[in-house]
Amino acid sequence: MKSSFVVPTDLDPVQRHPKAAKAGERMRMHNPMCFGCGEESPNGLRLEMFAGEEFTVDAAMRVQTQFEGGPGVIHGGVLSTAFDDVMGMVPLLVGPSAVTVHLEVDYIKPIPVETTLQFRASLLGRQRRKIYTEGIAHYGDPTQPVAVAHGIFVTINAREHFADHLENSQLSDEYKRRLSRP
Ligand SMILES: CCCCCCCCCCCCCCCC(=O)SCCNC(=O)CCNC(=O)[C@H](O)C(C)(C)COP(=O)(O)OP(=O)(O)OC[C@H]1O[C@@H](n2cnc3c(N)ncnc32)[C@H](O)[C@@H]1OP(=O)(O)O
Repeated sequence: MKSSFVVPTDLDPVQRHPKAAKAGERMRMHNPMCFGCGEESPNGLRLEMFAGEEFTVDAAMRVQTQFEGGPGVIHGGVLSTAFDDVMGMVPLLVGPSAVTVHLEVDYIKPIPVETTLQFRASLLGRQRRKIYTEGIAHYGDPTQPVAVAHGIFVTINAREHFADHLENSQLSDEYKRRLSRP
């Protein structure tokens, strides 16, 4: 498996954010309506994320039959979505929210439906607002990844970033009010 993803060498120092979840704790979902992890998303993946040691995040996903792409195997876009969401939680271990600017996935083996995929996302480094991450998925044997992803997330001021889009969200009015407060 070859990846052309490049992490700069002149990285900034990182520290775990004092308010970040501790190893083993479930991480707070960033948005209840998120397709990846939101508990209120009607048809979402509903991934549960757990903070790991150092700068890692773990999650599991049952590959449901409706996730099929090729006959009997997962759709690549569903897998990419799961990676995006699990890797998107890594920035929260070190600082403010961040959004994806770049995501690439290496698909190594077909992934049958009705298996349970285990994900681990890790911090590769931070440079200014850019957070470099890696995600690994396997089912069964952690030494045999079936897919590997790399992504760059850029930190944002969430209130400002989403201000013009809140009215389109399915979030409750109470939630929207909280988010739009200065
Ligand atoms: C209830 C709700 C609560 C809210 C809670 C918040 C939730 C928080 C979300 C968590 C969610 C997680 C899981 C889902 C994750 C998604 O799915 S996010 C959705 C998909 N992503 C997006 O929509 C992002 C769209 N892009 C943007 O809005 C803008 O590009 C950004 C991210 C605001 C950056 O724009 P900017 O502020 O003008 O910054 P810019 O100078 O362009 O870039 C900053 C740095 O990034 C670099 N960069 C930018 N783009 C790229 C690229 N494609 N490749 C490489 N480098 C890049 C720049 O070169 C620059 O680097 P340096 O100059 O520091 O070396």
